[in-house]
Amino acid sequence: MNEQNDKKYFQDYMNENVCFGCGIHNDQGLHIKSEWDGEESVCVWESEEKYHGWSNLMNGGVMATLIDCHCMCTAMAHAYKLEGRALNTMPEYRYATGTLNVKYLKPTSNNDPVELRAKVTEVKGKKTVMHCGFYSLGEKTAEAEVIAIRVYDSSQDSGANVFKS
Ligand SMILES: CCCCCCCCCCCCCCCC(=O)SCCNC(=O)CCNC(=O)[C@H](O)C(C)(C)COP(=O)(O)OP(=O)(O)OC[C@H]1O[C@@H](n2cnc3c(N)ncnc32)[C@H](O)[C@@H]1OP(=O)(O)O
Repeated sequence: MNEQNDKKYFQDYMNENVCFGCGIHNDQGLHIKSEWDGEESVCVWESEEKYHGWSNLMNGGVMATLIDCHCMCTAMAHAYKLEGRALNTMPEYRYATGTLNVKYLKPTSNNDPVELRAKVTEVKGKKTVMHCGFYSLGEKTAEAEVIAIRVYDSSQDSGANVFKS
């Protein structure tokens, strides 16, 4: 949680989340923070030297992880939004990646903040389809089509579910 101004991000409502990209309970994680900007969700993230691929360029797998986690958290937030309820309300929904298709357009600086902007393009049953743009220094350096599948719904919790924690 951001202690400076008490602002809360999607990830602050994902209790028990140890995910490498978006978990607030992973000491070694990337700790992305996502929020709404109108119909789009936005994530601004600053890299560290250890996440480079080529010297001074961001590693493509790290970029994919950022996109993946930003979009899974977006799918969750969007589902709550569709139901007209806040992120701290029940039931809890969680999403896993079904498909992540990243197109790398230009080299991405590892020394400057990046911005991810995702938009939901389709919701059908358990499936949420999103487009995500990845920007560095004002230029789009990657884009992705992402499909999230709802894998946990606390209102239908029957116990055995590998996605439960
Ligand atoms: C108490 C709570 C504590 C929680 C506290 C922690 C919170 C924690 C949050 C962590 C957030 C991590 C965010 C990081 C993101 C990952 O790292 S997730 C890890 C990587 N992904 C995986 O491991 C998923 C592995 N795959 C699977 O488990 C299953 O294949 C899936 C994806 C869940 C799909 O399950 P399924 O039963 O086959 O789905 P099914 O009902 O048949 O299909 C539903 C729809 O989805 C479509 N679909 C199925 N699979 C796919 C696919 N792969 N691609 C595209 N579409 C698909 C189907 O065609 C169908 O579409 P329609 O016919 O309705 O149009």
